[in-house]
Amino acid sequence: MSFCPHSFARTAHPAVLRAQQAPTVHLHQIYPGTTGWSTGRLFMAIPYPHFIVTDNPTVDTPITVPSPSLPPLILTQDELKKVAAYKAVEFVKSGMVLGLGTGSTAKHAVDKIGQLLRQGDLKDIVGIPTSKMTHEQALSLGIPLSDLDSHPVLDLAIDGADEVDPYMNLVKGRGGSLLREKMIEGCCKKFVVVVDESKLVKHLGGSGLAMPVEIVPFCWKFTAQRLQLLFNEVGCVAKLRTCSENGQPFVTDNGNYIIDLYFEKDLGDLNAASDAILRNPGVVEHGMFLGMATTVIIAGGRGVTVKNK
Ligand SMILES: O=C[C@H](O)[C@H](O)[C@H](O)COP(=O)(O)O
Repeated sequence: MSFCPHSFARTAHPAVLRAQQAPTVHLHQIYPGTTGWSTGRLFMAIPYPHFIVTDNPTVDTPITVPSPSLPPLILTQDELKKVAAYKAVEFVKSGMVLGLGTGSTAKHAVDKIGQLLRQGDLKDIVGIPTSKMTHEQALSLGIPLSDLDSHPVLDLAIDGADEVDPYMNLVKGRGGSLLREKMIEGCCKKFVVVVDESKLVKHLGGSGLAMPVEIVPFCWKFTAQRLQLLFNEVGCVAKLRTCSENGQPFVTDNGNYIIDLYFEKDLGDLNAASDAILRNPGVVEHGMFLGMATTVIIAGGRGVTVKNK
């Protein structure tokens, strides 16, 4: 992935902005609670203390009765990302082939895996990085690396997401890594997604931020117009992603461009939208990850929620 500060803004959720302005309470403080986001699927709320202090964590964490009288714990967005990422690392076992995600949330998981390897708490891990950036990070941490050619089936991948809908569908790729992520995470027995609660949306595109589509550079305007026209009825705007410092097109790890789609209305049938996008010959892949996540871990002000498919 070429590194440049993107001109597309990753605006923080208002709740997060409020949290960032408030005095920070750190993770070691004891505070039980739950999040309120559930669709009736299997989910469990985990208080922070269990998660932070445990030395030998298991995935089967007991459900704790919430304390509604207590106000929510105030954590920064990055602390919430770390909480979710560390919880996901509890799924990692020695001997696994792991998909290593990309972005500010996945980075915490990769750091933690590196730390556990160094300490000898994990052994014989093989990492498959989803971007050049994660490749560099994992190398610097001494995580043994491989690729899909040598390991076409992975045990587990851990990655962040830009949006998560109530059915565990995702938007990914605001960091530009959607193609390698989709290739690698599509080959995993388990795909654990780690987010802070600002990523939860009622429907994909609902954050008002970009839904990325990776395209070939050849006649990119033509492809962008085709994509915008395709979703005319839901008020779609298609924009070429550029680097903020020089206005040049953002170039992915694969030498492609990104068209960011913004929607005014609900996209409706996501599988139909996916098929329609992929029917354009200039399109390489899009950032909707439909039905791929097997677990979503959400860190919020009141605790961690683990949703399983
Ligand atoms: O291309 C980037 C990836 O899809 C990221 O996993 C996604 O953008 C979430 O990133 P972050 O954890 O930094 O919000």
